[in-house]
Amino acid sequence: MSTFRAIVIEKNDTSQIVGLKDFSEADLMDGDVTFRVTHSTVNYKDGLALTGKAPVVRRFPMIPGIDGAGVVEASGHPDFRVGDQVILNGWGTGETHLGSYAEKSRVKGDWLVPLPAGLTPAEAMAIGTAGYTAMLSVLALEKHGLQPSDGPVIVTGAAGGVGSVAIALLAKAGWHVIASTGRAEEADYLRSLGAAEIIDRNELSGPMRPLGKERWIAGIDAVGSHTLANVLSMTRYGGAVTACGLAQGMDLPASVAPFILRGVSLLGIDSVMCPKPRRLEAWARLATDLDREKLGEITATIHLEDVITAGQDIIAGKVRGRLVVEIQKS
Ligand SMILES: CCC(=O)SCCNC(=O)CCNC(=O)[C@H](O)C(C)(C)COP(=O)(O)OP(=O)(O)OC[C@H]1O[C@@H](n2cnc3c(N)ncnc32)[C@H](O)[C@@H]1OP(=O)(O)O
Ligand SMILES: NC(=O)c1ccc[n+]([C@@H]2O[C@H](COP(=O)([O-])OP(=O)(O)OC[C@H]3O[C@@H](n4cnc5c(N)ncnc54)[C@H](O)[C@@H]3O)[C@@H](O)[C@H]2O)c1
Repeated sequence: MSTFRAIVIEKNDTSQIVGLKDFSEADLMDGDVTFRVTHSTVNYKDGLALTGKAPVVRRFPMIPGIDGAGVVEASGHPDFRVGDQVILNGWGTGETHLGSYAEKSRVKGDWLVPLPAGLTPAEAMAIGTAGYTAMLSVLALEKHGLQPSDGPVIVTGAAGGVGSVAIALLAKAGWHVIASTGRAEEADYLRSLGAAEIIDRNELSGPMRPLGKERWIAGIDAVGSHTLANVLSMTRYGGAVTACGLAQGMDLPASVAPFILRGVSLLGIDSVMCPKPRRLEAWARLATDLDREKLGEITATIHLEDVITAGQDIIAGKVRGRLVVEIQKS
């Protein structure tokens, strides 16, 4: 019987067990496209799944990995043919459907996006869900009508994956970017991405005042909890803040004051079930707007053997920028 290498999470009565093993092709789940996964990446959510820190995995055994890129091997879907290069983000892969830390994946063709022209599979995974979520966040601010001439934008969790890509995109578009980080040693890195100001995350991590001094017109928040509450309380009249993350916590100990006294908007961002037209828009913008040199600077490459440790590192806040997992040759 044919097998392929995969990271597999299994569960016993008390805990989960994660390992690299041979997985039977016969155990792949239903789908009309099978592709050779050449690259994946490690997002915060992958760290949650690999460590079991949050109940991300909803089926066992599970192959984690919410992002994959590769080459179609078999297709019953009208949009995809053998040899096409594709990318996959979310749709429950690594949660309810077998994910991409594997040499092979079978999914619904409707979930796949053609690799955008000008991007390599490795670059697409350097972007990954984190970068595509950063782009969804920028699009949400734009759709709200905000532009660089309106004032500064704050990015929290700045040295992480969402934060790093968001800074690069916003700076290129002409925004004055304020980066909030707990890693003072990454100041040069953040400036190289385009941050104009850097603030210590401690300024935002404690209990908030209902309204604070107005400091920015827009925000991209990957942190949640007190940090998001503080970002909202310091947002200028008519501004907007996107919320995509929970690195500090899933709670939101906030006040309604910014909403009812300053007309501030809180814009929720979901990458997992995001409809396909918006995904295509985000990927097209990433292919044109994201500086490849900066993308290279924020990216490190690892292999399938390193993924379990990388999952622990990202939850510990030790990963800077983005990690690409090189699984096999394109
Ligand atoms: C890339 C995207 C990201 O990085 S997001 C960050 C990673 N995600 C997480 O940390 C979420 C992990 N999940 C949790 O902590 C819990 O499921 C939370 C959301 C707190 C809810 O827990 P609890 O109150 O115990 O209820 P539950 O797990 O039974 O779920 C309640 C209903 O919600 C649903 N639900 C669960 N997870 C998801 C999800 N990821 N997307 C959409 N829906 C979800 C469950 O199916 C359940 O609904 P139903 O009752 O079955 O209709
Ligand atoms: N909504 C979505 O669809 C979606 C998509 C992608 C990511 N996310 C979420 O966005 C967040 C960032 O994801 P990522 O892949 O960029 O992760 P990451 O680990 O690369 O980045 C997280 C950043 O937050 C920082 N951080 C950790 N704890 C903190 C705290 N207590 N206070 C302030 N900062 C803290 C880390 O140092 C790191 O810089 C995660 O919570 C992830 O689940 C959500």
